[in-house]
Amino acid sequence: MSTNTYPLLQSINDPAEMRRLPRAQLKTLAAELRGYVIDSVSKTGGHLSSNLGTVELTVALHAVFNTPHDRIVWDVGHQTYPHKILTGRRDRMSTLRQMGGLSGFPQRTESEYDTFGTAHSSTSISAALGMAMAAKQKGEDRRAIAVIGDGAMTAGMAFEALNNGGVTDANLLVILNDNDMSISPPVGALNRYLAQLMSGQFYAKARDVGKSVLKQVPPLLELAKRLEQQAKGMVVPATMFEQFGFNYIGPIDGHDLDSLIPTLENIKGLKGPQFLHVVTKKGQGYKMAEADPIAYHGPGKFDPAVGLVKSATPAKQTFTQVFGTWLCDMAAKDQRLVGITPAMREGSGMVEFHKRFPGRYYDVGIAEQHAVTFAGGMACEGLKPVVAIYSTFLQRGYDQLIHDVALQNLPVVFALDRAGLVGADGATHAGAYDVAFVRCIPNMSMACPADERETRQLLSTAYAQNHPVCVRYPRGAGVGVAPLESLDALPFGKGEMRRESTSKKVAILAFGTLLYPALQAAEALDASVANMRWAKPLDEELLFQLAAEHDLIVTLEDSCIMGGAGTAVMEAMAAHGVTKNVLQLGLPDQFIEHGDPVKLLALQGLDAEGIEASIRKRLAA
Ligand SMILES: Cc1ncc(C[n+]2csc(CCOP(=O)(O)OP(=O)(O)O)c2C)c(N)n1
Ligand SMILES: CC(=O)[C@@H](O)[C@H](O)COP(=O)(O)O
Ligand SMILES: [Mg+2]
Repeated sequence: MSTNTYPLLQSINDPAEMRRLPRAQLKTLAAELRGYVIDSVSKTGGHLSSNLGTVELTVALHAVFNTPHDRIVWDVGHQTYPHKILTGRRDRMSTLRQMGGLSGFPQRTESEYDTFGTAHSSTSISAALGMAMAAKQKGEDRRAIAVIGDGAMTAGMAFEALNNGGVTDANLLVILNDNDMSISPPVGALNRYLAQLMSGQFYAKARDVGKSVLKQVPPLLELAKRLEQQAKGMVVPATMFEQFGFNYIGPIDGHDLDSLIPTLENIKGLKGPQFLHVVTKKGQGYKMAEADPIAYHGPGKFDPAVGLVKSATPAKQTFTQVFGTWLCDMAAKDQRLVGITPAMREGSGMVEFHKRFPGRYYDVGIAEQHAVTFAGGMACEGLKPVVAIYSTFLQRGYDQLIHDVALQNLPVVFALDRAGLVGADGATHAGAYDVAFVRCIPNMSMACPADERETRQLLSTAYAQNHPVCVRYPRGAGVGVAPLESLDALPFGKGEMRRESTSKKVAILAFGTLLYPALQAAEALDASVANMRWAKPLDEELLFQLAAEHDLIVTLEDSCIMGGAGTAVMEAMAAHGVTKNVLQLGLPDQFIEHGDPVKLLALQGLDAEGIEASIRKRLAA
């Protein structure tokens, strides 16, 4: 990008250089930084609205604190592009979220300024508290700063950390970046409470009892007064955060460097747990993102002058859309259906369901554990909950899945979106482990549809069961097999033959969408192909028939090999004393970084060519 457009920004290669700038220049720097973020994201795609909201906060934090000695821990990390740009990664922004390029999230291996790896939300306070306490233990003088959004703040983990941190002497600063948005509008009592704090009602109440004049004073004076009042033990109605043991400061304007910098400088000198409430706007400084922060939460590439435009050619239906349509159709048929999302309405395809069935739609906030148990409670009362959840985020609710749903054999459907490799979000978001972690739980079943039509059919099959069932499907579109209108179920736990070989050498057992590359490979190999559909229960009849007829059994899945569907096949064969040459294909025992998902799969040998090559290699061995 031209040096003319960003002359000041181009001169900053690390925060120390920025700290040497006259303070008056920081506003210019922030303006250039915002422009650079828009330019970069428009060329690569990525998280935009949240990053536009953290420009000034990022400048202020790196200006005031001695980073990387002082630790900034970003929550989720989807708002760290300004931080990346200021910490030596400006020129690599063009590689963002692409294979071999910068991650869209903080990564410890990427920079010493990325103090903690994230992408799943609500971990920042715990991690920063750990760092602050470690500094105490080691006798080091450093600050730890957690920057957490109002959405991420709703998760139990954030409160566990506040609960713990508030009774320590940790030099911990929690910054609540309150933009009154999660990905979609925020939900819940905390949101209402924060709105109350921002509306000044809290302060008005304080004035009413004649104890405070806080609302009228500017932030610094306000801070001084509050500290004085606290020191004198005067009775000021405490915010919830004060009751947790934090010194609450704010709310202040998170886009006003004249407020942010002096406030942070003041706080820097304070000991013990501090809580700064900063108010920002999602999409700040780019009108289209301000107007529609949801659309610009994670856009693809766009022309900044025009904004996002709908493609002229109709896009292929995604698995998410198939789910969304099924959910509405099934809800229309069955009054008992309720839909639950932990803060992922758009990503999980529930916008239409929310519109059409508002009384049966539950966004519980970023609270996956609660979402699972909440569904369990509803199922106890005869409702039919469908929890729409990304595979990776169900990891958060694992004990709840076992203890609150499976153990009680409650009929909850888990629609696991983003199964397999997700692409640009990388390893943190990969739905690689679901087959392994679900199939080992008694009472649980796991369906792996191969295409769009089967996704709808297997959702209906799952819904018809009287026990918990997961249906996993990937991000994006499939091969284009249009779903049928029917809501009929398929036979539970049964697969189907898709190709019969004449040579009977190789049988490929495909679990999920890799069925299609398997069919391609099978043409070249003359292999039989079974679409297994279910990782649990396994269609053992089909398995044993194929094992009896073929020399080599190949299992294929886009989930981890260890403990996955292929392992289920091995276990079933071992249990029945069937010995056979088995080749397990799937995701290896390693984290797979961001990149184009098609290329990533190919790199793992999970495209048609790779599958064929692996099988030929085994046959030759
Ligand atoms: C455990 C977990 N659940 C869900 C998500 C998906 N997610 C990413 S950002 C986000 C919204 C976060 O809102 P907030 O913390 O207020 O940040 P903002 O986007 O407003 O900047 C959600 C739900 C996630 N990353 N981690
Ligand atoms: C940061 C985060 O967790 C989400 O914003 C996520 O990146 C969304 O992913 P999808 O684009 O697959 O919905
Ligand atoms: Mg927010």
